[in-house]
Parts: sequence; structure tokens; C-alpha cells
Amino acid sequence: MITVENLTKSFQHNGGTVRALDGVSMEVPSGAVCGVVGASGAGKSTLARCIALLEKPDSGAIRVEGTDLVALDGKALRAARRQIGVVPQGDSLLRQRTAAGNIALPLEAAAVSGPQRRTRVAELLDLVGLSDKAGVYPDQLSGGQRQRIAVARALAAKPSVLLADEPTSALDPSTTDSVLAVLDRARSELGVTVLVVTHDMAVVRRIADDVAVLEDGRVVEHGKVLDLVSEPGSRISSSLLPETDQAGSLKPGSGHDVVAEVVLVGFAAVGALLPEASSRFGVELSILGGGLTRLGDTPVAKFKVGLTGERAEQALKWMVERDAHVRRAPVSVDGVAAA
Ligand SMILES: Nc1ncnc2c1ncn2[C@@H]1O[C@H](COP(=O)(O)OP(=O)(O)OP(=O)(O)O)[C@@H](O)[C@H]1O
Repeated sequence: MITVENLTKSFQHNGGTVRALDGVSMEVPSGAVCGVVGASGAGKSTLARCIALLEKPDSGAIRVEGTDLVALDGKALRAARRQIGVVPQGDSLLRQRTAAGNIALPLEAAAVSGPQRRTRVAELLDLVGLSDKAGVYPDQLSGGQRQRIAVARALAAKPSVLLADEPTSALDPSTTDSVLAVLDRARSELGVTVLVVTHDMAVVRRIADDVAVLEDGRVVEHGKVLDLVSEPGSRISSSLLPETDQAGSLKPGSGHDVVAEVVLVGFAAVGALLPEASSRFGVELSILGGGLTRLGDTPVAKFKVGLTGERAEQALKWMVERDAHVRRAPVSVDGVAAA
């Protein structure tokens, strides 16, 4: 578990003070992948650098498995740094070393013996799917392959936390997928807690269990992706789920007794809930907008639906009881939608 408590960090810049982190608090459960997203300048990299112990915060605590890293120095700080593997922003491999040589660097620094090093490097090359590239130099690897080697290097010393700063920023979508698959494997096969700083919501869509949205050095949204997407007004919901209505209005259209926005999470809900509600309550149910997407392995649908029939309200209530998230326009007693 990583716990960040009330972290602040300011920089002096052009004679003024930039407050890069302004009381950031968040938690990442052990073995989860957390996306840290936000606009340029929001404070994402500063947060990552503080957690990686590359930057000292002005105040606040960073606890990894309960130990406050900010309070450490000397030998204890160096030991704590080994617990955190870092994939830096941009191309970070040493050009004059092979893929295997790059992965071995942290092991050499930790004075791991030759035979143990070779075994570990082979395991890591296998984990990132590049066993056939051990002797290849970075210039002969693609951008995605270089990033996968950088992830393997960050995992070499068996850290409990992996921090990746914009790991896919220079990659095309298909290469992005291969790098994200490797981060996902680090979590699922090694149990590493992964923090990914990114401006790309596709990263959150593909691998994040949790997300923190930063704005002007503050966390403005934080939690499990699958919980947040069904919350009305959630920023990540509007970025990750299909649009239901350009104007954002939920006013009843012609001929519908009730119009509502429905978010459905998981296989059972997405496949069966709407048709079953329709037949069970004898209501006509039309999809007026929205669509289906996937968040990680979970299908999630967001539809704007129109219901017609005497038992339209009961049908909606029944869906809510089955964990559908329903938002509907308030309707006055004579059945006309309130403004
Ligand atoms: N070393 C520094 N010196 C001065 N100002 C800094 C320094 N590092 C960051 N800042 C400022 O702190 C704020 C947050 O920067 P940070 O790089 O953390 O944001 P970010 O969300 O990672 O942005 P980007 O997506 O563009 O990398 C910005 O206003 C930035 O200019």
C-alpha cells in the first residue's frame, strides 16, 4: 500500500513561487495499478518524483507499507529507494549497453553475483517478452521494445512499487498496448504496486484499477475506476465512457414516459439488464444514445434510454436494485419534465 498524506512541494521560478503540489493525499492498494492523470503542469511528474524519492517534498508523508519515506535519510533512504523501481520519462537506456546489460545495471549496483544476475536478467527478458533481444543494443530496438527493457530494468531489484512516468507518450497505439501489457504483468505476476503518470486516458482505460486526477497541484478525483465511472459529474467518467447526448440533456423525447442515463458495469449487467427490464415490466425501451466500452477486462455501458409504458418507473427501480446506475430528469406530477 502506498499512502500519500498532505504532500506539498513548491519551486522558485522566475522570481515567483510555483506550488506544484498543494496538499496531495491519496492511497494505492498493494498490487493495484493506479493512473495519475491531469493536464500539463498539474503536478503529476512532481508527485512521481517525490514518491520515487528523487525530490524531497516540503511537507507531508509518503508511506510504503507503513514506513514514512520522507523521514528517512542515509542508509535507510538508499534501502527505501531500492523498493521503488522507476521507469523515467523518455528514452532512458544506455546506448552502449545491450538490452541485457541495461537490465543488469541495478543488479550490478547491488553487487549481485554474476550467475544470479544472468538468471534474473533472463527472467525479466522473459517477463517483457524480449528473450530474443538480450544481446541487442537500444538503437536496434523499436521505441516500444526500449520501453519494455526500461520496465524490466526498473523491476530488476525486485521492488514492491513500480513508478512509470509517461511510459507510452512517444508510442503509437499498437506499441502502447505491448508496454501496458508488461506493466499489467508486473502487477499480476509479481504483485508489484504500479503507479503510472500519464496524460493518456487510454492507459487508464486499459490497465488502471484506481485513478487520481490532479489539477493545479491538488487531487480533484480519486478512487476505483469502476466506481468513479458511474458517479454523476465524474471527470474520468466523461473521458472514459461513450457520450450519450451532445447537449447533456435528459429531457424526455417525444413519446417516452421516462428518459434516463444508465451506466451498467460488468458482463451480467451489460448483456441482460435492459432487455430483461423491458420484458419483465412490459415497457418499451429504446436506446437513444451511448454505447459499450471496456475498462480493463470489464465491459461497461452507458446508454441514454427512453422508456414507454405504465410501469416505466418500476423498471428503472428494478435496474437500480440490480446495481445499474441511473440518472434521470426530474419529472413533475403531470408527467412533464422539469426544466
Ligand atoms: N524543477 C522545477 N523548477 C521550477 N518549476 C518546476 C520544476 N518542476 C516542476 N515545476 C513546475 O511545477 C508545476 C508542476 O509541474 P509537473 O512537471 O509536476 O507537472 P505535470 O503534470 O507532470 O506536467 P507535464 O504533463 O507537462 O509533464 C509546473 O508549473 C512546473 O512548471
